[in-house]
Amino acid sequence: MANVLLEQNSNGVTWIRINREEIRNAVNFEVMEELNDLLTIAEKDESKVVIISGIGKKAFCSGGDLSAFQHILSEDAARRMLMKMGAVIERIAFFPKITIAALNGTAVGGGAELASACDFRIAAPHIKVGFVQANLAITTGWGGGTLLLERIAKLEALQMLLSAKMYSTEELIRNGFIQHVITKEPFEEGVIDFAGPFLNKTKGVIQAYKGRYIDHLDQGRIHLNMKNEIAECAKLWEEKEHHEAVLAFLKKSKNI
Ligand SMILES: CC[C@@H](C(=O)O)C(=O)SCCNC(=O)CCNC(=O)[C@H](O)C(C)(C)COP(=O)(O)OP(=O)(O)OC[C@H]1O[C@@H](n2cnc3c(N)ncnc32)[C@H](O)[C@@H]1OP(=O)(O)O
Repeated sequence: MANVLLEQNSNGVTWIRINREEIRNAVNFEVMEELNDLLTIAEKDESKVVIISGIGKKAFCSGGDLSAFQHILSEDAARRMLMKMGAVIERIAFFPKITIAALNGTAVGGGAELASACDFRIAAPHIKVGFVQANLAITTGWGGGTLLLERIAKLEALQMLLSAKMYSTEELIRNGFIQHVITKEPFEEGVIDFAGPFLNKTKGVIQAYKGRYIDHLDQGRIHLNMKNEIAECAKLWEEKEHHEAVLAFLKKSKNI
């Protein structure tokens, strides 16, 4: 079974959905590779808007797969893993089409970073978002902290990162992280309603405005900051405090 699903609709929308509901859409190496392959397809297809989401209602994405990555112990190995997903996140941040993170469920850790990579974030009312990495004695490791600092006011971003707390949709609307809350059922229809005003424009107009938006971002500086962020996280990854925190999570959730 595919870890990431692709759905190309005739209305100009391509959906990319992480398909690991039982493990809250956590990202392992296979997810990273499939995401990258599907982005290549979406980049070339007829779509105007690419929507990134998760399967189910519980999670958009719970970040790195802690069961799989608990065996990564050294700084070097951590950096290799973090850079692999960092490249996917950076690709989304500078994607030539409109990208929307449709938060069907909670986004935690790297899941919040994935959401930060998209142009827009829209959410179901029940979801929460938490950059919880600091509670695991690491920092954002996929470069998403840099992107968060681009998306919302810098001090709001710093507060989200340092507090590592879970934010409600009310708080996320207030600090600008999400642009819209979807109350319509099914959720997917509400997402398409949000994308509607983009979809009725020509591809040329969308490409041009997205191009100007990317011009406005300082791509060189963002690339460098993401690289530094990944390197810092890799250093912290090696520390015993991080491994203890991961083991505590796995022990609690799996009763081991
Ligand atoms: C590695 C990169 C780094 C970064 O750069 O940011 C990271 O992403 S670090 C990872 C950060 N993520 C977390 O710490 C998420 C931990 N998960 C949770 O807090 C919660 O699971 C949830 C996402 C809030 C959902 O809560 P709930 O709906 O109550 O589900 P459960 O907690 O019962 O989980 C169900 C099931 O899924 C397993 N699970 C959840 N998240 C992960 C994960 N990230 N990695 C591995 N496994 C995960 C959890 O262990 C449960 O398994 P079972 O007990 O076997 O059913």
